[in-house]
Amino acid sequence: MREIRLKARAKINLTLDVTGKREDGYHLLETIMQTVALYDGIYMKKLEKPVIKLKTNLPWLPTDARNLAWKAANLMRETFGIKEGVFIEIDKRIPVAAGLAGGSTDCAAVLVGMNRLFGLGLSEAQLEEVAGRLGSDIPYCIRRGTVLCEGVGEVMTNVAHPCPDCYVVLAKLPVSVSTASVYKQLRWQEIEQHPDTKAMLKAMEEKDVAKMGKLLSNVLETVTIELHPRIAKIKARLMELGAEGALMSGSGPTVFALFTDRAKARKAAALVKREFALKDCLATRTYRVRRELRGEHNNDRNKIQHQYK
Ligand SMILES: C[C@](O)(CO)[C@H](O)COP(=O)(O)OP(=O)(O)OC[C@H]1O[C@@H](n2ccc(N)nc2=O)[C@H](O)[C@@H]1O
Ligand SMILES: Nc1ncnc2c1ncn2[C@@H]1O[C@H](COP(=O)(O)OP(=O)(O)OP(=O)(O)O)[C@@H](O)[C@H]1O
Repeated sequence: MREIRLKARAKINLTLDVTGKREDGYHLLETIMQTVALYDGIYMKKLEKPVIKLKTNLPWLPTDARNLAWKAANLMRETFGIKEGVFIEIDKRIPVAAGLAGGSTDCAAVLVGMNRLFGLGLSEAQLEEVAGRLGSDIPYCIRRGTVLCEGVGEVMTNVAHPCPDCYVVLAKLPVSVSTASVYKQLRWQEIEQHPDTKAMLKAMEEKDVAKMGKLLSNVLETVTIELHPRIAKIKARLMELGAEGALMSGSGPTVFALFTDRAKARKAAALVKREFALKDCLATRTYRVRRELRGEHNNDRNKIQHQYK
């Protein structure tokens, strides 16, 4: 194989709880992550020269070692002794620094791409292990779908009854939020309202999007909404426009809203985009992965893999 095209998809957090803090300062999480259809296009081609060349459609995005996609290619070359080089082109469509794991998902796609281009034969579990060395959301971006993530995100359990298909409006305020500073400002021991993760899993099992909407909850909202109160206004407006629920994703500032009706979702996205003068506001949908048992025949859900496309 000389070249490959992949879709690096964005994620939202349907619930996000902080349950403690590690000695190194990282916060312990309990979060249900969900992939959405919105993606960055990734094109990769082998190069004879031993170099990593990166190109993107956003002129201000770094294309050197500061880019997570570059880091992914570099780590794979070093770890597996790959002599050839690689050209990577990213068609960036996921808003940057938005709480949608845009950089992490590009990174994950490049790990998958390197594995296939150079015929390394790594399993999904092995790729997740490599991914964990590059960032906390990256193992999830390899696995995708509806996943309960604990630890700092690396302890993953596939959800037995994944999120029912529905429409998702993503609305990003034109402000940048530093994930590190949000966690730093969070007084996690004083959190009063924790998400009900079990109830959310049950609502998904019942395919009840209305119930899911009511259970959306993210403890990081307390910090980011204080900094940017317009996040709360966008949430309220999306609810007025017929959303089943609305929440900030990750550390923000993107708000997502769940809809059961496609036309309503598209109309809400168009209105919110205009009313709040947003550059990034669009309607997408949840993305479902088809998992299949590969190798051992046992009931361990985490051994059930999917074909990353
Ligand atoms: C908010 C989430 O996106 C939820 O999915 C993730 O927890 C954040 O993942 P991320 O953007 O990949 O974050 P990283 O780049 O790993 O971390 C940025 C900084 O946030 C803080 N951080 C991050 C993750 C975590 N569980 N606890 C933390 O305290 C650390 O100071 C870290 O240096
Ligand atoms: N491939 C990439 N795409 C986007 N940003 C990247 C990439 N590589 C590195 N970055 C840097 O990472 C920073 C965070 O961008 P990213 O889009 O990953 O944030 P995010 O959506 O908030 O992620 P998360 O949800 O994991 O916190 C940006 O400021 C950007 O300079």
